Amino acid sequence: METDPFASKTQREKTVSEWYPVSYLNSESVPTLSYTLLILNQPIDGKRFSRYWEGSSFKICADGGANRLYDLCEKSESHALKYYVGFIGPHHFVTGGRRLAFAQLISLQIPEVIHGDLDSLLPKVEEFYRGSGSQIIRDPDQETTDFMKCLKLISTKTSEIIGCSSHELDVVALGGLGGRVDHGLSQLHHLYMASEDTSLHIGRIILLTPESITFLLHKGHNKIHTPLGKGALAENVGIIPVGRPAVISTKGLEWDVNDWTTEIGGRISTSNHIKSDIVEVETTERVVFTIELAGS
Ligand SMILES: Nc1ncnc2c1ncn2[C@@H]1O[C@H](COP(=O)(O)OP(=O)(O)OP(=O)(O)O)[C@@H](O)[C@H]1O
Ligand SMILES: Cc1ncc(C[n+]2csc(CCO)c2C)c(N)n1
Repeated sequence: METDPFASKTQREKTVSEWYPVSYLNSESVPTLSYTLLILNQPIDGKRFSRYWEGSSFKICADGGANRLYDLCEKSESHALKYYVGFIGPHHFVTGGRRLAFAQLISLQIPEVIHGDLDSLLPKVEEFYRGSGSQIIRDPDQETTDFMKCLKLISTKTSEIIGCSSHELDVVALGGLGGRVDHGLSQLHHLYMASEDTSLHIGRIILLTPESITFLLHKGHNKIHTPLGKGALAENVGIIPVGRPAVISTKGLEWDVNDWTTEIGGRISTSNHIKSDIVEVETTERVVFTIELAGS
């Protein structure tokens, strides 16, 4: 008789972490999770961007991420920016011949904050967003990345963003794990750091590129809701023990494993396939979980 790897765990280990990746990707998805959108200095997926923007409660650009947002808005045909003819006073503009208050320009996609060492933020972009009401906060420290600086800032603003301090907002990092390898590995490092840092008041961190959605599974039992039929996710997944070796058991994948030691330099599961609307992963250590996005 086959043993059920999920059946014989202690009560503590049985606490289930539920994950709803589609809820960050698809506005019709339930539950709808509110999050902070952190825009990194990486190409923006224009196709899905408005969903990410509208789904978020707070928007922050990491330094040159603001240049990417500005470029996207400038390029967007439907964007009100093309009617923008001038800044005529604090938080007021003339667009399409009308004088509008800032609040009326919400569709201009103005981030609440731009933060970092600001060595990448272009002067014209800084001027535009400053005039549009964004808070621009420079921290010249050269020991931490702008990604980490932004996580810390989000943490300090949690109660301001959601109106209470007992709750934590997830962070969706747009461009996370795209581009330069040192930046990508640094982001994974910060995922591990942040998940153990009790002084950091943020929820889960989700790294998003046009190709993949990636997050750090908790120790214990994880249920990842993976409805391929919703059209947001594709079948490929990877489970990567970046921090340290782990022993994992899975359900719902084409190549399920049972009490399987996984380790960088040993065995890891990549190019595995989702075969169920819920994938379960039992793990002795935190592991990176990454899912391919549909249409990537
Ligand atoms: N080429 C890249 N590849 C991947 N991620 C990037 C790249 N450039 C920037 N990022 C991400 O966007 C954030 C903001 O980028 P920024 O414009 O400040 O570039 P940077 O000066 O290289 O970053 P940092 O100051 O953090 O070293 C970075 O902290 C990083 O997470
Ligand atoms: C051992 C060591 N390696 C690299 C850096 C440089 N550094 C780390 S994070 C960062 C980005 C700042 O925005 C820079 C330049 C350092 N300080 N110490």
